Amino acid sequence: LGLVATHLNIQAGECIKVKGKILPEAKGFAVNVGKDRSNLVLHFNPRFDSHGDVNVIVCNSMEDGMWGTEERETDFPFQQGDKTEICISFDTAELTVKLAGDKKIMFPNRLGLENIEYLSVEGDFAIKAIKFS
Ligand SMILES: C=CCO[C@@H]1O[C@H](CO)[C@@H](O[C@@H]2O[C@H](CO)[C@H](O)[C@H](OCc3cn(Cc4cccc(/C=C/CN=C(N)N)c4)nn3)[C@H]2O)[C@H](O)[C@H]1NC(C)=O
Repeated sequence: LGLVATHLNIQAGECIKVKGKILPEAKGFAVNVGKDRSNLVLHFNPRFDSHGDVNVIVCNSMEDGMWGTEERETDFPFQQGDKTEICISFDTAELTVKLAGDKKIMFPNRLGLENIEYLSVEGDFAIKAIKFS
């Protein structure tokens, strides 16, 4: 699987920063935040070449184990082999994902979560640091 952190208590307005290196032959990676593994307020999934997607960021939510409706972003600020930093913050309405090059992706807080307890990082990504601020 990958890193899993539970029993967090991240409040609205706080940031989750994930720093690391994308593997050279990466097919994709994912950063998931939410209540637990079956209730994700955001599944953030950059795809270099997977599920038929090339250089697309797929975002989705999951409620009681059921995926929601995907949102796709083709402005793709990731390179295989590069270091990168992803900062996720949220309020009860939406999440903001800050990426390299001052890029920002917004995603609705479909679960209306008031705090984030769960974080997981999966796939072709070598974590260097996780910071909650
Ligand atoms: C067109 C046909 C029907 O429509 C497709 O239907 C698929 C199934 O629902 C969706 O796909 C699903 O989309 C979901 C979001 O919505 C999740 O991402 C899910 O993955 C869950 C998942 C996470 N994880 C861990 C993980 C995450 C990232 C990388 C790796 C490993 C990399 C290995 N590295 C190698 N090999 N080098 C592992 N595993 N599974 C994915 O299967 C497609 O998007 C969707 N495509 C479109 C265009 O609509």
